[in-house]
Amino acid sequence: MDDDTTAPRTTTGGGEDGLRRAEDVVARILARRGTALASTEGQDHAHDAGELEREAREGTRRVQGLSTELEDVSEVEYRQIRLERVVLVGLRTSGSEEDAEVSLRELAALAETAGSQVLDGLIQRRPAPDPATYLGSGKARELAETVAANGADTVIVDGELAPSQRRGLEDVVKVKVVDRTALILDIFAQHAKSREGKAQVELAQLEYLLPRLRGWGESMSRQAGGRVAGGEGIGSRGPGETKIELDRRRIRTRMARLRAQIRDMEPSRRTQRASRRRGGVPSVAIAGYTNAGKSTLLNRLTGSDALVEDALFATLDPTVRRTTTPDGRVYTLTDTVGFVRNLPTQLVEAFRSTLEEVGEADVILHVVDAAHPDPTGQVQAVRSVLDTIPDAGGIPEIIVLNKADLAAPEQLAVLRTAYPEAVPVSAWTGEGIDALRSRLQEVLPRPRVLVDVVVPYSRGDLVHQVHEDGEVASEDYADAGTHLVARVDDALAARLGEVNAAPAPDLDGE
Ligand SMILES: Nc1nc2c(ncn2[C@@H]2O[C@H](COP(=O)(O)OP(=O)(O)OP(=O)(O)O)[C@@H](O)[C@H]2O)c(=O)[nH]1
Ligand SMILES: [Mg+2]
Repeated sequence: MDDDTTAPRTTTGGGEDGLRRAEDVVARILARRGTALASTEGQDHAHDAGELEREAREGTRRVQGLSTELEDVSEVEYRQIRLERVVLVGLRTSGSEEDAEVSLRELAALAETAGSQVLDGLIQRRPAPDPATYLGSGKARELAETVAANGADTVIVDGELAPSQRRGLEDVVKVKVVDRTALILDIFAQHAKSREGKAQVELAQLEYLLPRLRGWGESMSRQAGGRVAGGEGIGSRGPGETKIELDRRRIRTRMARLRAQIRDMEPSRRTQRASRRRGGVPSVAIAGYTNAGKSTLLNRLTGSDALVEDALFATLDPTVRRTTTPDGRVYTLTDTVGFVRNLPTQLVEAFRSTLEEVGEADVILHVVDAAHPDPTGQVQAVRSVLDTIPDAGGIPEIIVLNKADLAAPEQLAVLRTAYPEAVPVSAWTGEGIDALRSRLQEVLPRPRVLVDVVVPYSRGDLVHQVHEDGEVASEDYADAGTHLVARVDDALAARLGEVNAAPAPDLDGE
Protein backbone atom coordinates (compact mmCIF):
# COMPACT_ATOMS: atom_id res chain seq x y z
CA MET A 1 0.00 0.00 0.00
CA ASP A 2 1.19 3.46 -0.77
CA ASP A 3 0.23 4.51 2.68
CA ASP A 4 3.28 6.47 3.66
CA THR A 5 1.78 9.87 4.07
CA THR A 6 1.85 11.74 7.33
CA ALA A 7 -1.20 12.25 9.46
CA PRO A 8 -3.39 15.10 8.32
CA ARG A 9 -2.83 18.46 9.92
CA THR A 10 -5.32 19.42 12.51
CA THR A 11 -6.80 22.26 10.60
CA THR A 12 -10.37 23.23 11.17
CA GLY A 13 -12.73 22.93 8.27
CA GLY A 14 -14.68 19.72 8.03
CA GLY A 15 -16.24 19.96 11.47
CA GLU A 16 -18.03 23.05 12.63
CA ASP A 17 -17.68 24.86 9.35
CA GLY A 18 -19.19 21.92 7.61
CA LEU A 19 -22.08 21.92 10.00
CA ARG A 20 -22.72 25.60 9.59
CA ARG A 21 -22.51 25.25 5.84
CA ALA A 22 -24.99 22.43 5.83
CA GLU A 23 -27.46 24.38 7.93
CA ASP A 24 -26.97 27.39 5.72
CA VAL A 25 -27.74 25.44 2.61
CA VAL A 26 -30.97 24.00 3.97
CA ALA A 27 -32.06 27.36 5.28
CA ARG A 28 -31.29 29.10 2.01
CA ILE A 29 -32.98 26.58 -0.16
CA LEU A 30 -36.09 26.65 1.92
CA ALA A 31 -36.12 30.40 2.28
CA ARG A 32 -36.20 30.75 -1.43
CA ARG A 33 -39.23 31.79 -3.32
CA GLY A 34 -38.03 29.48 -6.07
CA THR A 35 -36.81 31.30 -9.11
CA ALA A 36 -38.38 28.90 -11.48
CA LEU A 37 -41.75 29.24 -9.82
CA ALA A 38 -41.54 32.95 -9.22
CA SER A 39 -40.28 34.05 -12.58
CA THR A 40 -43.32 32.90 -14.49
CA GLU A 41 -45.15 36.18 -14.82
CA GLY A 42 -44.79 38.27 -17.90
CA GLN A 43 -41.65 36.72 -19.16
CA ASP A 44 -42.43 33.68 -21.10
CA HIS A 45 -39.33 33.63 -23.20
CA ALA A 46 -41.16 31.76 -25.90
CA HIS A 47 -38.55 29.13 -25.56
CA ASP A 48 -40.92 26.49 -26.74
CA ALA A 49 -39.74 24.23 -29.42
CA GLY A 50 -42.29 25.40 -31.95
CA GLU A 51 -41.05 28.95 -32.16
CA LEU A 52 -39.56 28.49 -35.55
CA GLU A 53 -38.93 32.04 -36.52
CA ARG A 54 -37.49 32.99 -33.20
CA GLU A 55 -34.02 34.41 -33.17
CA ALA A 56 -31.44 32.32 -31.38
CA ARG A 57 -32.11 33.04 -27.75
CA GLU A 58 -28.56 32.43 -26.87
CA GLY A 59 -26.83 34.73 -29.22
CA THR A 60 -25.07 36.26 -26.29
CA ARG A 61 -22.98 34.48 -23.78
CA ARG A 62 -23.69 34.82 -20.14
CA VAL A 63 -20.54 35.89 -18.38
CA GLN A 64 -19.90 33.63 -15.48
CA GLY A 65 -19.75 35.14 -12.06
CA LEU A 66 -21.51 38.33 -13.08
CA SER A 67 -24.95 36.92 -12.86
CA THR A 68 -27.45 38.98 -10.96
CA GLU A 69 -29.61 35.96 -10.43
CA LEU A 70 -28.05 34.90 -7.19
CA GLU A 71 -31.45 34.91 -5.56
CA ASP A 72 -31.79 31.49 -7.04
CA VAL A 73 -30.96 29.50 -3.99
CA SER A 74 -30.47 26.20 -5.67
CA GLU A 75 -27.85 28.03 -7.65
CA VAL A 76 -26.36 29.32 -4.47
CA GLU A 77 -26.13 25.83 -3.13
CA TYR A 78 -24.34 24.52 -6.19
CA ARG A 79 -22.61 27.72 -7.10
CA GLN A 80 -20.22 26.88 -4.33
CA ILE A 81 -18.36 24.81 -6.87
CA ARG A 82 -17.80 27.75 -9.12
CA LEU A 83 -14.59 29.68 -9.52
CA GLU A 84 -12.88 27.49 -7.04
CA ARG A 85 -9.57 25.78 -6.98
CA VAL A 86 -10.22 22.13 -7.31
CA VAL A 87 -8.42 18.80 -7.21
CA LEU A 88 -10.06 15.94 -9.07
CA VAL A 89 -10.06 12.36 -7.99
CA GLY A 90 -11.19 9.21 -9.72
CA LEU A 91 -11.29 5.49 -9.12
CA ARG A 92 -10.26 2.96 -11.66
CA THR A 93 -12.36 -0.02 -10.69
CA SER A 94 -12.27 -1.86 -13.99
CA GLY A 95 -11.29 -0.88 -17.48
CA SER A 96 -8.02 0.42 -18.75
CA GLU A 97 -5.74 3.15 -17.53
CA GLU A 98 -6.71 5.11 -20.60
CA ASP A 99 -10.43 4.90 -19.86
CA ALA A 100 -9.86 6.21 -16.37
CA GLU A 101 -7.84 9.07 -17.76
CA VAL A 102 -10.40 9.96 -20.41
CA SER A 103 -13.00 9.98 -17.69
CA LEU A 104 -10.94 12.26 -15.45
CA ARG A 105 -10.25 14.56 -18.35
CA GLU A 106 -13.96 14.81 -18.95
CA LEU A 107 -14.41 15.64 -15.27
CA ALA A 108 -11.84 18.40 -15.70
CA ALA A 109 -13.78 19.79 -18.66
CA LEU A 110 -16.96 19.67 -16.61
CA ALA A 111 -15.25 21.43 -13.71
CA GLU A 112 -13.91 24.13 -15.98
CA THR A 113 -17.28 24.57 -17.61
CA ALA A 114 -18.66 25.14 -14.12
CA GLY A 115 -16.06 27.84 -13.64
CA SER A 116 -13.50 26.10 -11.47
CA GLN A 117 -9.78 26.08 -11.86
CA VAL A 118 -8.44 22.54 -11.97
CA LEU A 119 -5.14 22.20 -10.15
CA ASP A 120 -4.49 18.50 -10.09
CA GLY A 121 -6.02 15.07 -10.52
CA LEU A 122 -5.50 11.69 -8.90
CA ILE A 123 -6.65 8.24 -9.91
CA GLN A 124 -6.68 5.32 -7.56
CA ARG A 125 -6.85 1.75 -8.72
CA ARG A 126 -9.28 -0.07 -6.48
CA PRO A 127 -11.82 -2.85 -7.06
CA ALA A 128 -14.63 -0.88 -5.39
CA PRO A 129 -15.12 2.43 -3.61
CA ASP A 130 -14.31 2.44 0.07
CA PRO A 131 -17.66 2.57 1.89
CA ALA A 132 -16.38 5.12 4.39
CA THR A 133 -14.15 7.46 2.41
CA TYR A 134 -14.60 6.45 -1.26
CA LEU A 135 -10.82 6.32 -1.72
CA GLY A 136 -8.76 3.97 0.37
CA SER A 137 -7.53 5.60 3.56
CA GLY A 138 -3.93 5.88 2.33
CA LYS A 139 -4.95 7.48 -0.93
CA ALA A 140 -7.32 9.77 0.91
CA ARG A 141 -4.45 11.07 3.02
CA GLU A 142 -2.34 11.50 -0.09
CA LEU A 143 -5.19 13.51 -1.52
CA ALA A 144 -5.25 15.64 1.61
CA GLU A 145 -1.60 16.43 1.01
CA THR A 146 -2.15 17.34 -2.61
CA VAL A 147 -5.03 19.56 -1.59
CA ALA A 148 -2.96 21.31 1.03
CA ALA A 149 0.08 21.66 -1.25
CA ASN A 150 -2.00 23.25 -4.01
CA GLY A 151 -4.08 25.41 -1.74
CA ALA A 152 -7.19 23.82 -3.21
CA ASP A 153 -10.53 24.43 -1.61
CA THR A 154 -12.62 21.74 -3.22
CA VAL A 155 -12.28 18.10 -4.21
CA ILE A 156 -14.43 16.77 -7.02
CA VAL A 157 -14.97 13.02 -7.12
CA ASP A 158 -15.52 11.30 -10.46
CA GLY A 159 -18.49 9.30 -9.29
CA GLU A 160 -21.50 9.48 -7.07
CA LEU A 161 -20.90 9.68 -3.32
CA ALA A 162 -23.15 8.42 -0.61
CA PRO A 163 -23.71 11.17 1.97
CA SER A 164 -21.61 9.27 4.51
CA GLN A 165 -18.75 8.87 2.04
CA ARG A 166 -18.77 12.55 1.33
CA ARG A 167 -18.53 13.33 5.01
CA GLY A 168 -15.91 10.68 5.54
CA LEU A 169 -13.73 12.06 2.79
CA GLU A 170 -14.29 15.65 3.91
CA ASP A 171 -13.06 14.67 7.36
CA VAL A 172 -9.80 13.50 5.84
CA VAL A 173 -9.15 16.16 3.22
CA LYS A 174 -10.51 19.06 5.30
CA VAL A 175 -12.06 20.82 2.33
CA LYS A 176 -15.39 20.60 0.61
CA VAL A 177 -16.02 17.44 -1.39
CA VAL A 178 -18.42 17.44 -4.32
CA ASP A 179 -19.44 14.58 -6.57
CA ARG A 180 -19.88 14.43 -10.33
CA THR A 181 -23.64 14.60 -10.12
CA ALA A 182 -23.56 17.82 -8.11
CA LEU A 183 -21.10 19.24 -10.61
CA ILE A 184 -23.32 18.45 -13.59
CA LEU A 185 -26.34 19.86 -11.76
CA ASP A 186 -24.32 23.01 -11.18
CA ILE A 187 -23.60 23.40 -14.89
CA PHE A 188 -27.22 22.85 -15.75
CA ALA A 189 -28.22 25.45 -13.17
CA GLN A 190 -25.83 27.95 -14.71
CA HIS A 191 -26.98 27.29 -18.25
CA ALA A 192 -30.72 27.00 -17.80
CA LYS A 193 -32.36 29.99 -19.44
CA SER A 194 -35.95 29.19 -20.17
CA ARG A 195 -38.64 28.88 -17.55
CA GLU A 196 -39.02 25.24 -18.29
CA GLY A 197 -35.29 24.61 -18.15
CA LYS A 198 -34.99 26.35 -14.81
CA ALA A 199 -37.86 24.41 -13.37
CA GLN A 200 -36.38 21.17 -14.62
CA VAL A 201 -32.99 21.91 -13.10
CA GLU A 202 -34.44 23.00 -9.80
CA LEU A 203 -36.45 19.82 -9.64
CA ALA A 204 -33.34 17.76 -10.30
CA GLN A 205 -31.41 19.63 -7.62
CA LEU A 206 -34.08 19.11 -5.02
CA GLU A 207 -34.25 15.47 -5.91
CA TYR A 208 -30.52 15.25 -5.37
CA LEU A 209 -30.77 17.16 -2.13
CA LEU A 210 -33.62 15.24 -0.55
CA PRO A 211 -31.82 12.04 0.41
CA ARG A 212 -28.84 14.11 1.51
CA LEU A 213 -30.69 16.04 4.18
CA ARG A 214 -30.38 13.03 6.38
CA GLY A 215 -26.63 13.28 5.96
CA TRP A 216 -26.70 16.71 7.44
CA GLY A 217 -28.86 15.48 10.26
CA GLU A 218 -26.24 12.90 11.04
CA SER A 219 -23.49 15.37 10.96
CA MET A 220 -25.39 17.59 13.38
CA SER A 221 -25.90 14.85 15.89
CA ARG A 222 -22.35 13.81 15.38
CA GLN A 223 -21.38 17.24 16.51
CA ALA A 224 -23.55 16.80 19.56
CA GLY A 225 -22.48 13.32 20.43
CA GLY A 226 -19.93 10.78 19.38
CA ARG A 227 -18.73 9.53 16.03
CA VAL A 228 -20.44 6.44 14.73
CA ALA A 229 -18.95 4.78 11.71
CA GLY A 230 -21.85 3.54 9.61
CA GLY A 231 -24.03 6.50 10.35
CA GLU A 232 -27.17 4.40 10.37
CA GLY A 233 -29.88 5.47 12.73
CA ILE A 234 -28.01 8.44 14.05
CA GLY A 235 -29.99 11.56 14.25
CA SER A 236 -33.26 9.75 14.42
CA ARG A 237 -33.80 11.27 17.83
CA GLY A 238 -31.34 14.10 17.55
CA PRO A 239 -32.40 17.67 18.09
CA GLY A 240 -32.18 18.39 14.37
CA GLU A 241 -34.49 15.64 13.33
CA THR A 242 -37.89 17.30 13.57
CA LYS A 243 -36.52 20.23 11.62
CA ILE A 244 -35.18 17.88 8.98
CA GLU A 245 -38.54 16.20 8.70
CA LEU A 246 -40.09 19.58 8.21
CA ASP A 247 -37.50 20.59 5.64
CA ARG A 248 -38.06 17.37 3.82
CA ARG A 249 -41.78 17.91 3.66
CA ARG A 250 -41.33 21.42 2.37
CA ILE A 251 -38.90 20.25 -0.26
CA ARG A 252 -41.38 17.61 -1.36
CA THR A 253 -44.08 20.23 -1.63
CA ARG A 254 -41.84 22.40 -3.74
CA MET A 255 -40.98 19.43 -5.95
CA ALA A 256 -44.64 18.64 -6.48
CA ARG A 257 -45.25 22.23 -7.58
CA LEU A 258 -42.33 22.11 -9.97
CA ARG A 259 -43.55 18.88 -11.47
CA ALA A 260 -46.96 20.40 -11.97
CA GLN A 261 -45.41 23.46 -13.52
CA ILE A 262 -43.32 21.41 -15.93
CA ARG A 263 -46.40 19.39 -16.82
CA ASP A 264 -48.32 22.59 -17.48
CA MET A 265 -45.67 23.81 -19.87
CA GLU A 266 -45.87 20.64 -21.87
CA PRO A 267 -49.20 21.20 -23.62
CA SER A 268 -48.08 24.33 -25.46
CA ARG A 269 -45.05 22.54 -26.76
CA ARG A 270 -47.18 19.57 -27.66
CA THR A 271 -49.60 21.82 -29.51
CA GLN A 272 -46.86 23.40 -31.52
CA ARG A 273 -45.43 20.03 -32.31
CA ALA A 274 -48.83 18.75 -33.32
CA SER A 275 -49.42 21.71 -35.59
CA ARG A 276 -46.11 21.12 -37.30
CA ARG A 277 -47.17 17.54 -37.81
CA ARG A 278 -50.51 18.52 -39.19
CA GLY A 279 -48.66 20.69 -41.62
CA GLY A 280 -46.88 17.49 -42.59
CA VAL A 281 -43.47 18.97 -41.84
CA PRO A 282 -41.09 16.15 -40.99
CA SER A 283 -38.81 16.67 -38.02
CA VAL A 284 -35.19 15.80 -37.38
CA ALA A 285 -33.79 15.70 -33.85
CA ILE A 286 -30.09 16.33 -33.34
CA ALA A 287 -28.87 14.22 -30.47
CA GLY A 288 -25.41 13.38 -29.24
CA TYR A 289 -22.81 13.64 -26.56
CA THR A 290 -22.20 17.04 -25.10
CA ASN A 291 -19.71 19.14 -27.06
CA ALA A 292 -19.99 16.87 -30.11
CA GLY A 293 -20.91 19.85 -32.28
CA LYS A 294 -24.71 19.57 -32.39
CA SER A 295 -25.36 23.30 -32.32
CA THR A 296 -22.61 23.94 -34.86
CA LEU A 297 -24.22 21.38 -37.15
CA LEU A 298 -27.64 22.95 -36.67
CA ASN A 299 -26.17 26.30 -37.63
CA ARG A 300 -24.40 24.83 -40.62
CA LEU A 301 -27.52 23.09 -41.90
CA THR A 302 -29.86 26.01 -41.37
CA GLY A 303 -27.66 29.08 -41.52
CA SER A 304 -28.69 30.10 -38.02
CA ASP A 305 -26.66 31.18 -35.04
CA ALA A 306 -27.46 28.99 -32.06
CA LEU A 307 -25.01 29.24 -29.21
CA VAL A 308 -21.81 27.32 -29.84
CA GLU A 309 -19.29 26.99 -27.09
CA ASP A 310 -16.34 24.85 -26.24
CA ALA A 311 -18.08 24.02 -23.00
CA LEU A 312 -20.18 21.12 -21.88
CA PHE A 313 -23.94 21.49 -21.88
CA ALA A 314 -23.95 24.82 -23.66
CA THR A 315 -27.41 23.96 -24.97
CA LEU A 316 -30.20 23.03 -22.60
CA ASP A 317 -33.39 24.10 -24.29
CA PRO A 318 -34.56 22.61 -27.51
CA THR A 319 -34.02 25.01 -30.41
CA VAL A 320 -36.04 24.39 -33.54
CA ARG A 321 -35.11 25.64 -36.99
CA ARG A 322 -36.71 25.12 -40.34
CA THR A 323 -34.79 24.23 -43.46
CA THR A 324 -35.23 22.39 -46.75
CA THR A 325 -33.90 19.30 -48.43
CA PRO A 326 -31.97 19.73 -51.70
CA ASP A 327 -35.18 18.79 -53.56
CA GLY A 328 -37.02 21.53 -51.75
CA ARG A 329 -38.99 19.79 -49.02
CA VAL A 330 -39.29 21.66 -45.74
CA TYR A 331 -38.31 19.97 -42.47
CA THR A 332 -37.46 21.06 -38.97
CA LEU A 333 -34.24 20.47 -37.07
CA THR A 334 -34.25 20.41 -33.28
CA ASP A 335 -31.06 20.90 -31.31
CA THR A 336 -31.26 19.25 -27.90
CA VAL A 337 -29.48 18.95 -24.60
CA GLY A 338 -26.29 16.94 -24.86
CA PHE A 339 -25.76 13.63 -23.17
CA VAL A 340 -22.93 12.54 -20.94
CA ARG A 341 -21.83 9.25 -19.48
CA ASN A 342 -23.83 8.44 -16.36
CA LEU A 343 -26.10 11.39 -16.82
CA PRO A 344 -27.52 11.92 -13.34
CA THR A 345 -30.82 10.10 -13.13
CA GLN A 346 -32.37 13.16 -11.49
CA LEU A 347 -31.64 15.09 -14.67
CA VAL A 348 -32.88 12.39 -17.01
CA GLU A 349 -36.15 12.44 -15.08
CA ALA A 350 -36.44 16.20 -14.91
CA PHE A 351 -35.62 16.61 -18.59
CA ARG A 352 -37.94 13.83 -19.65
CA SER A 353 -40.25 16.16 -21.57
CA THR A 354 -37.29 17.65 -23.44
CA LEU A 355 -35.99 14.19 -24.25
CA GLU A 356 -39.38 13.10 -25.47
CA GLU A 357 -38.98 15.63 -28.21
CA VAL A 358 -36.40 13.24 -29.61
CA GLY A 359 -38.87 10.38 -29.34
CA GLU A 360 -41.29 12.16 -31.68
CA ALA A 361 -38.84 12.97 -34.42
CA ASP A 362 -38.96 11.33 -37.83
CA VAL A 363 -35.18 11.03 -37.96
CA ILE A 364 -32.46 11.23 -35.32
CA LEU A 365 -29.17 12.80 -36.33
CA HIS A 366 -26.75 11.29 -33.87
CA VAL A 367 -23.73 13.57 -33.83
CA VAL A 368 -20.43 12.01 -32.78
CA ASP A 369 -17.20 13.87 -32.06
CA ALA A 370 -14.89 11.80 -34.24
CA ALA A 371 -11.87 13.58 -32.79
CA HIS A 372 -12.66 12.55 -29.22
CA PRO A 373 -10.42 9.93 -27.59
CA ASP A 374 -13.36 7.61 -26.95
CA PRO A 375 -16.07 8.18 -29.55
CA THR A 376 -17.56 4.70 -29.30
CA GLY A 377 -17.95 5.10 -25.54
CA GLN A 378 -19.83 8.30 -26.24
CA VAL A 379 -22.05 6.60 -28.81
CA GLN A 380 -22.92 3.95 -26.24
CA ALA A 381 -23.67 6.56 -23.59
CA VAL A 382 -25.99 8.40 -25.96
CA ARG A 383 -27.73 5.21 -27.00
CA SER A 384 -28.30 4.19 -23.41
CA VAL A 385 -30.16 7.46 -22.81
CA LEU A 386 -32.06 7.17 -26.09
CA ASP A 387 -33.11 3.67 -25.05
CA THR A 388 -35.00 5.14 -22.10
CA ILE A 389 -37.12 7.30 -24.39
CA PRO A 390 -40.30 5.59 -25.45
CA ASP A 391 -40.53 5.15 -29.21
CA ALA A 392 -37.03 6.40 -29.90
CA GLY A 393 -35.92 2.87 -30.77
CA GLY A 394 -37.93 2.74 -33.96
CA ILE A 395 -36.76 6.06 -35.37
CA PRO A 396 -34.23 5.98 -38.21
CA GLU A 397 -30.86 7.20 -36.99
CA ILE A 398 -28.10 8.78 -39.05
CA ILE A 399 -24.74 8.76 -37.37
CA VAL A 400 -22.78 11.88 -38.19
CA LEU A 401 -19.04 11.65 -37.63
CA ASN A 402 -18.37 15.29 -36.90
CA LYS A 403 -15.08 17.17 -36.56
CA ALA A 404 -13.65 15.19 -39.46
CA ASP A 405 -11.28 18.11 -39.98
CA LEU A 406 -9.79 17.49 -36.56
CA ALA A 407 -9.94 13.70 -36.30
CA ALA A 408 -6.91 11.59 -37.07
CA PRO A 409 -7.48 9.82 -40.40
CA GLU A 410 -6.87 6.41 -38.81
CA GLN A 411 -9.48 7.04 -36.15
CA LEU A 412 -11.94 8.23 -38.75
CA ALA A 413 -11.29 5.06 -40.73
CA VAL A 414 -11.92 2.91 -37.66
CA LEU A 415 -15.19 4.71 -37.00
CA ARG A 416 -16.32 4.35 -40.58
CA THR A 417 -15.76 0.63 -40.33
CA ALA A 418 -17.65 0.47 -37.05
CA TYR A 419 -20.54 2.54 -38.41
CA PRO A 420 -20.56 1.88 -42.15
CA GLU A 421 -23.66 4.00 -42.71
CA ALA A 422 -22.21 7.00 -40.92
CA VAL A 423 -21.65 10.29 -42.70
CA PRO A 424 -18.34 12.02 -41.96
CA VAL A 425 -18.65 15.78 -41.86
CA SER A 426 -17.08 18.86 -40.46
CA ALA A 427 -19.73 21.22 -39.22
CA TRP A 428 -16.89 23.68 -38.86
CA THR A 429 -15.54 23.68 -42.44
CA GLY A 430 -18.69 22.46 -44.16
CA GLU A 431 -16.97 19.38 -45.53
CA GLY A 432 -19.39 16.48 -46.04
CA ILE A 433 -22.45 18.62 -45.36
CA ASP A 434 -23.85 18.16 -48.86
CA ALA A 435 -23.62 14.40 -48.49
CA LEU A 436 -25.42 14.68 -45.18
CA ARG A 437 -28.14 16.79 -46.76
CA SER A 438 -28.69 14.17 -49.45
CA ARG A 439 -28.78 11.40 -46.87
CA LEU A 440 -31.38 13.31 -44.90
CA GLN A 441 -33.39 13.76 -48.06
CA GLU A 442 -33.40 10.00 -48.60
CA VAL A 443 -34.31 9.13 -45.04
CA LEU A 444 -36.95 11.77 -44.36
CA PRO A 445 -40.42 10.35 -44.78
CA ARG A 446 -41.92 11.24 -48.10
CA PRO A 447 -45.43 12.51 -48.46
CA ARG A 448 -47.64 9.54 -49.15
CA VAL A 449 -50.71 10.38 -51.20
CA LEU A 450 -50.61 10.88 -54.95
CA VAL A 451 -53.08 13.61 -55.94
CA ASP A 452 -54.22 14.83 -59.33
CA VAL A 453 -56.16 18.01 -58.75
CA VAL A 454 -57.09 21.35 -60.20
CA VAL A 455 -56.68 24.06 -57.60
CA PRO A 456 -58.69 27.22 -58.23
CA TYR A 457 -56.53 30.26 -58.89
CA SER A 458 -57.97 31.85 -55.78
CA ARG A 459 -56.13 29.21 -53.71
CA GLY A 460 -52.57 30.04 -54.58
CA ASP A 461 -51.75 29.35 -50.93
CA LEU A 462 -52.50 25.66 -51.40
CA VAL A 463 -50.41 25.45 -54.55
CA HIS A 464 -47.61 27.09 -52.64
CA GLN A 465 -47.97 24.57 -49.84
CA VAL A 466 -47.84 21.64 -52.22
CA HIS A 467 -44.54 23.00 -53.47
CA GLU A 468 -43.26 23.49 -49.93
CA ASP A 469 -44.30 20.23 -48.35
CA GLY A 470 -45.01 17.90 -51.21
CA GLU A 471 -43.35 16.66 -54.34
CA VAL A 472 -44.72 18.05 -57.53
CA ALA A 473 -44.68 15.66 -60.50
CA SER A 474 -46.37 17.99 -62.97
CA GLU A 475 -48.00 21.38 -63.01
CA ASP A 476 -49.97 23.08 -65.77
CA TYR A 477 -52.63 25.72 -66.01
CA ALA A 478 -56.19 24.80 -66.83
CA ASP A 479 -59.19 27.09 -67.13
CA ALA A 480 -60.43 26.28 -63.67
CA GLY A 481 -57.09 26.56 -61.94
CA THR A 482 -53.66 25.06 -61.49
CA HIS A 483 -53.53 21.41 -62.45
CA LEU A 484 -51.19 19.59 -60.10
CA VAL A 485 -50.02 16.03 -59.95
CA ALA A 486 -48.13 15.65 -56.71
CA ARG A 487 -47.36 13.56 -53.67
CA VAL A 488 -48.52 15.08 -50.42
CA ASP A 489 -49.37 13.92 -46.92
CA ASP A 490 -52.87 12.88 -45.87
CA ALA A 491 -53.86 16.21 -44.38
CA LEU A 492 -52.89 18.25 -47.39
CA ALA A 493 -54.49 15.72 -49.72
CA ALA A 494 -57.75 16.16 -47.83
CA ARG A 495 -57.62 19.93 -48.13
CA LEU A 496 -56.83 19.70 -51.82
CA GLY A 497 -59.77 17.33 -52.23
CA GLU A 498 -62.08 19.98 -50.78
CA VAL A 499 -61.15 22.65 -53.32
CA ASN A 500 -60.60 20.37 -56.28
CA ALA A 501 -62.19 21.88 -59.39
CA ALA A 502 -61.83 18.68 -61.44
CA PRO A 503 -63.23 15.24 -60.75
CA ALA A 504 -60.68 13.21 -58.81
CA PRO A 505 -59.46 10.20 -60.82
CA ASP A 506 -60.83 7.70 -58.36
CA LEU A 507 -64.30 9.27 -58.61
CA ASP A 508 -64.47 9.04 -62.36
CA GLY A 509 -66.23 5.72 -62.16
CA GLU A 510 -64.81 4.47 -65.43
N1 LIG B 1 -12.66 21.42 -35.41
C1 LIG B 1 -13.96 21.35 -35.31
N2 LIG B 1 -14.58 21.85 -34.21
C2 LIG B 1 -15.92 21.76 -34.14
C3 LIG B 1 -16.69 21.16 -35.17
N3 LIG B 1 -17.99 21.20 -34.81
C4 LIG B 1 -18.03 21.82 -33.60
N4 LIG B 1 -16.79 22.16 -33.19
C5 LIG B 1 -16.42 22.83 -31.94
O1 LIG B 1 -16.80 22.00 -30.86
C6 LIG B 1 -17.26 22.78 -29.76
C7 LIG B 1 -18.65 22.38 -29.35
O2 LIG B 1 -19.57 22.71 -30.35
P1 LIG B 1 -21.12 22.88 -30.06
O3 LIG B 1 -21.80 22.98 -31.38
O4 LIG B 1 -21.37 23.91 -29.05
O5 LIG B 1 -21.43 21.44 -29.43
P2 LIG B 1 -22.79 20.89 -28.83
O6 LIG B 1 -22.86 19.45 -29.21
O7 LIG B 1 -23.94 21.74 -29.25
O8 LIG B 1 -22.50 21.02 -27.28
P3 LIG B 1 -23.50 21.17 -26.04
O9 LIG B 1 -24.65 22.03 -26.43
O10 LIG B 1 -22.61 21.80 -25.03
O11 LIG B 1 -23.90 19.78 -25.65
C8 LIG B 1 -17.18 24.23 -30.22
O12 LIG B 1 -15.96 24.76 -29.76
C9 LIG B 1 -17.20 24.12 -31.73
O13 LIG B 1 -16.55 25.20 -32.35
C10 LIG B 1 -16.00 20.63 -36.32
O14 LIG B 1 -16.56 20.08 -37.26
N5 LIG B 1 -14.65 20.76 -36.32
MG1 LIG C 1 -25.19 22.89 -28.15
